[in-house]
Amino acid sequence: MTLETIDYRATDAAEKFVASLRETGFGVLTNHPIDQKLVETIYQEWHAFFNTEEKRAFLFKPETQDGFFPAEISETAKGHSVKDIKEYFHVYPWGRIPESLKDNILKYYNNANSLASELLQWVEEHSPAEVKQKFSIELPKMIQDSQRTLLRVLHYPPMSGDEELGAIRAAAHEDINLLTVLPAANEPGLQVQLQDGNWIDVPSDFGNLIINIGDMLQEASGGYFPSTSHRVINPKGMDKTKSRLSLPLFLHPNPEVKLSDKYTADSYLMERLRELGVI
Ligand SMILES: O=C(O)CCC(=O)C(=O)O
Ligand SMILES: [Fe+2]
Repeated sequence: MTLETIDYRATDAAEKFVASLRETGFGVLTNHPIDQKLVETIYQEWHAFFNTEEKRAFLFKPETQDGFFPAEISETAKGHSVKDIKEYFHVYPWGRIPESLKDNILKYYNNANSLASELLQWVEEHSPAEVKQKFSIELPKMIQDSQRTLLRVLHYPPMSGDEELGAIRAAAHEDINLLTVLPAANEPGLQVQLQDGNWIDVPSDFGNLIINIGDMLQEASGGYFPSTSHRVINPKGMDKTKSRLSLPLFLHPNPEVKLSDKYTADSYLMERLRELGVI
């Protein structure tokens, strides 16, 4: 089985997209309105930034979670013991951002958020009535003007050969948020796990836009939309010498939004962050 790439401008795009999300937790769009040149420029300028020591001046603050997360303290996925091979920077419009990188990254943040609202509308419209009635408010409203939506600029450095045994770029995990919107990275490696347990490559032709379901949408839909495991595998051969950049936007509802009888967005996030040991 492979993941189908869906033409954003096709008349049946919304229907196909939501069917793909339901079946695999992922949807891949081509011909979408995100400016590919802007994404390329962001990859280039942030790659340069990660290669300077200036990044250390932006070390993240545990209370606010904005800023630079070095490889030494990088995430360990839930249920794993070895750290991922990556460093990253958390961009929030209210957070610290290097002055010279601000314009492009905030332009991208806004554009990707607009598209995300439209995609949530697609999900809303193509959810069966019994699922739709579980949503406390319409899905696009959940993220409207949210200060919690997070843009993560990820840098997976070239492989040095002395990585910890068993470490990979991103160990298998599920995202916590509602939906994740991710332009294809500059290098392959992203894989999703199917229901039968097999891993398949997510089509990552440069220019594709990849969307996946997070745990909050799974919770809000009573499990109708599955939050599926994904990972980023290590490169082989000549590709080992290359950096990989990627740019996931994690859509987080406003904190007071009711996800289910059990959780608000805030109580859900806090429970997960406590489990991960980051708060
Ligand atoms: O780098 C990628 O392609 C995916 C990253 C990811 O899954 C994450 O940061 O949650
Ligand atoms: Fe992820």
